Order: sequence, then C-alpha cells, then structure tokens
Amino acid sequence: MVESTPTPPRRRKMGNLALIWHFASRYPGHIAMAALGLIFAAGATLAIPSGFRRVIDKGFIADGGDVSPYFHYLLMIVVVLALATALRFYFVSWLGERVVADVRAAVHRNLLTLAPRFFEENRPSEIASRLTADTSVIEQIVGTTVSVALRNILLALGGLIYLFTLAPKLTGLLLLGIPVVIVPIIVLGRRLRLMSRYSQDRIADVGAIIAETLSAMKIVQAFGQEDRESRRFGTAVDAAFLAARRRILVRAVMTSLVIGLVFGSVTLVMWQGAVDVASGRLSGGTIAAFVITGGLVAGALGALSEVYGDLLRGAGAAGRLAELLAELPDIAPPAVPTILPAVAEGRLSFDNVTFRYPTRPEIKALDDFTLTVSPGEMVAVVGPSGAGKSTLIQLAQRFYDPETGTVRVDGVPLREADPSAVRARIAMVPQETVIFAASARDNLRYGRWDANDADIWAAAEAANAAEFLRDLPQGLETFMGEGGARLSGGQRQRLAIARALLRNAPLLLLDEATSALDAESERLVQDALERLMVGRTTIVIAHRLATVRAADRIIVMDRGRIVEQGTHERLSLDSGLYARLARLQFDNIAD
Ligand SMILES: Nc1ncnc2c1ncn2[C@@H]1O[C@H](COP(=O)(O)OP(=O)(O)OP(=O)(O)O)[C@@H](O)[C@H]1O
Repeated sequence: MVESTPTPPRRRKMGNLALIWHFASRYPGHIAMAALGLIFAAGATLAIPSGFRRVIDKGFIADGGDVSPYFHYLLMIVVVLALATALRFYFVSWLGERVVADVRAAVHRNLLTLAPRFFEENRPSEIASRLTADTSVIEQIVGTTVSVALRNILLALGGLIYLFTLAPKLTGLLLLGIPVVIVPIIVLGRRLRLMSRYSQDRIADVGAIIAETLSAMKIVQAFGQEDRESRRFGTAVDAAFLAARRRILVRAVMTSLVIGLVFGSVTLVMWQGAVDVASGRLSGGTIAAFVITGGLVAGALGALSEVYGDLLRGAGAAGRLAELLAELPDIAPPAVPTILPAVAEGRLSFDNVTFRYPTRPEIKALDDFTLTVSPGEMVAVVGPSGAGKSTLIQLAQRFYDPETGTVRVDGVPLREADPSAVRARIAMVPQETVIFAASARDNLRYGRWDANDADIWAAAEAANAAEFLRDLPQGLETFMGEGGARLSGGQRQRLAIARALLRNAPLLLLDEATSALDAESERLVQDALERLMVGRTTIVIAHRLATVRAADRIIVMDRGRIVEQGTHERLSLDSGLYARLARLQFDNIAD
C-alpha cells in the first residue's frame, strides 16, 4: 500500500549544484567549446544594435553613397551568431546528456553496494524516480539552464556597458528601475521553491501508485478493486495537478511582473530619449541602438528570473542524488579482510547469534541461536511462519550483521571477511525464482557469467531443464520476457537449480517453493535437487516430506530458537512441535 510518507525537510541549498560541477568538470574540452560558442553568440547578439545604428545613421542618409558595407557588417554578424549558436547548442546539450548518463551510472553503481536495510527503508519507486526524474532535471540544468544563465548574464552586462557608451544619462535612469525588478524576483522565487518541492513530491506519489498497480494488476482485478484504484490514482493525479497549477500560477505572475516592470521602465526611459532626439542631443541611429539593446537587456533579465527557479529545482534534484551517492553500505569488507581458507569446505556455523531486523527492532528474529553444519551435511529447517528460517539464510549470506554472536563460513567470522568472497562460496535457490528480462542463456549464466554453452547444457541436463530449454523457439537465445512469464512454476525452479549448479559452490542455501507442483513436475524438481545437493553442505527450508526424510538432521525452529532436532523418524515419534507441524504440513505423512 502506498501511503504518502512524510518527507523529511530537505535542504535545497544551491551548494548541492556542486554535484553537477563535479560530474561536468570531467569534460573540460567540451566546457571550453561550449563557452567559446556562448561568448561568440552573445558578442554577435550585442553587435547587432551597433550594426543597426550605423545603417540608420550612415546607410540611410548617405546621399547616393554606397550602403553595402553596413549591410556586409550586419550579415557577417548574422553568420557568426548562427555558427556560434550551433556550437553552443551542441556542446552544452552534449554536456547535459553526458552528465546525466554519468550520474545515473554512479548512483546505480552505489545502489548495488547497499545492504537490504536501505531498500527496506526506501520505496523502490522513489529510488527509481530519483534515477529518472531527478536526473532529467539535472540534464535540463546542464543542457539548458546554465547556458541560458551565462548567455543572459553576458548579454545583460555587455548590453549595459554598451548602453552607457551610447547614452549615459538615459542608462542611469534605466538602472534606477532595476531594484524594482529584482525585489519581486527574490520574494516570489522563494515561494516558488517551496511550491516546486511540494509539486515534485506529489509527482513521486503518482509514480509510486503506478508502479504498485502495474505490478499487482492481477490482484487488483481479482479482488475487483479497479474502481477504488482508479479513484485513488485520480486523487493523486489531481493533487499533482493542483500543486502544479499553484506553481504555474506563481511563475506566471512572476514572469508577467518582471516583463511588465522591465518594459515599463524601458518605455519611460525611451520617453526621455525621444525628448533628447527632438532637441538634437542624440541621433536617430543611437536611439534605435539604445532601444534594441534595452530590449536585449530586458529580455536577458527576464530570462534570468526563470533561471533562478530552475536552478533551485536542480539544486533539489542534485541534493537528493547526492544523498543516494553518499549512502554507505552497512555491509562492507573490513580494511584488511581475513582471507577464507583456500580449500572451500562449505562449513557453516552460528554461535549464539541474536539478530533483529533494522525495521523491526522489537522482535528477535534469531535469539541466541547456535548451529554448526558440517561439510557435506544436509540440514532441513522447519518451523512455523515467522520462526526465523529465512533469517538464517539472510545472515549466512551476510545481508545483515547479527547484534551479538558470530556467523562463520569455513571457520572465518563473516564480519572479518569480504562479503563477496563469502557469497562466492554460496549457491542460493530461492523460493521464488527471479527471471530477468534477458535471454535464457543469460538467465542461466547468472549463476556463473563465464560459463560456456557446454557448461550451460550440462547444468541444464542435471537440473532436468534441458528438455524445455531445447523446446524454446530460439533455444538459449530465446528472450524470457519480464519476470519469465513464459515459464511454468516447475520450469522456473529447475532453471534456478541449473543456475545454482553453474555456480558450483560448496554451500547450498535452499528455500523450497511452497507452491504445489503436479506429480511429474515435482519429481523432476526433486530429482534435480538431489543432484544439486551431492557433495555440498545444504541448508534447506523444507516444505516437503521427501526433503525432511532425506535430511541428515532436521532442526525445528520457533521464535528464533531451535526447539527440537533429530531425524524425521525420531522427531515423528515425539509429540513435539515437529510432529504437530508434520501432520499439518506434509500431506502424506502416513507413509
Ligand atoms: N526484511 C524484514 N524486515 C523486518 N522484519 C522481518 C524481515 N524479514 C523477516 N522479518 C521478521 O523476522 C521474523 C523471522 O522471519 P523469517 O522470515 O526468518 O521467518 P520464517 O521462519 O522464514 O517465516 P516464513 O516461513 O513465513 O517465511 C518474523 O517476525 C518476521 O516478521
């Protein structure tokens, strides 16, 4: 269920934009080319009024003289402007796209290092939206806003200087108007910033609902909740619209105010200019150049007022991305990791381990838990829901560190080892097999990326998966589709087993699927599992009678502790938890 989680107050300091610079500064050549284009384009724009001034003062009143040079000059300016604009556009946009690609890759790389806690505490849809929406904002900042800002700053400053040289008195008057323009920008800009943040949060809510409904479409339809979902979405969409409307309104007022004030003051100044022309103090060409330049400066200031809002939005986006980049993994190798013994035995032990999930600190998922599994041993774990069975498997892979006690693989405490070295000794067959949107080959190779086709077929053969793989329309090349929608439950399980076989690790963690398969499918899976377990230490969360029967030892867990252990035969005779569970869980317990 998506609730709109209260967002902690975020600091949206302009300082966050440093992140963008950090990524952009890797491309000094492109920055230089963009700057060159920018400077030439601004210079050419500023040269246009002076061209007109000459045309008007000299070109039109030169009696019978050649007017061509003045137009040559103007045409040259146009050519420079066109070329420089193209240059600026290409390099600035290139930088925008490049920086976004780099930021996305860097954030993604960091996400891959984080422990499960992070993903329990942050909505996946929100993280995804940071990677897409926030990075798009950054693209806009680098690809548009910064260059718009610089161009307009150059135009405004250059224009003002030129105005001074043309008519100092008039320019002085013009400058008096500037504070009248700046103050509303600052006041409204602050308001706009708050509104942008609110509006972006509403958009994130919409995204979260979309992601949730799309992934649960069948559930929505099966429970007949289409109308409710539609209303819920409608409410979120409207909230986003209303937030956007308020933001747009403020921006509209701000823009109109700025433009009105700028052009208003220009008009008043022009009035004074007209008086000066009438009295012969200024030429017609000068006043024309003054009007055009004044227009350019006004336009530049107007554009700068927009830039401020965009930069604030960019700072917000950069801030959130910086947080993701700065997130450190809870689980990391120590400075000097203990090297695991060269011979991988597949020994696993838990010594007085107590553990609580970070998001559920009130419950001990494991409570002073001790278990030693010898190389080659097969241990079946049973117990009621919530007993801590899956937690064992999580801790063995060091997705979390225990509160107290020690987990060891091949005798090395996991805290002292490099997690990736530990995981390299483990093969995992989860209850729900994840099938990636990739080819069958790549899905199998997830177990070991350097496996060749001969390895893959051998594993598939042993996992009873070869037959259905061969029947796929394009063999191993066949695209499995999102979530492997084309595979049956039994086929997925066998694919997972093939993956684990390819991994060829000494320690096998198995979470048996609970969903029932038909007898034939069941037999194929069971048969494949038996082959997978040969010569490996296995911990299996057991849901099938065949599994517990085959186990060297069964441990019965309840509330994070071992309450009974032994073989199926012995435990069945006791009237303890196992006997009770077995009666409920294993349908054909009578045999
Ligand atoms: N990711 C998690 N975050 C918070 N609490 C969790 C998490 N996973 C499990 N728990 C809690 O830890 C306890 C042990 O859960 P665990 O999943 O290990 O039980 P289990 O024996 O595997 O149960 P089941 O047979 O239902 O899968 C339970 O109280 C459970 O609610």
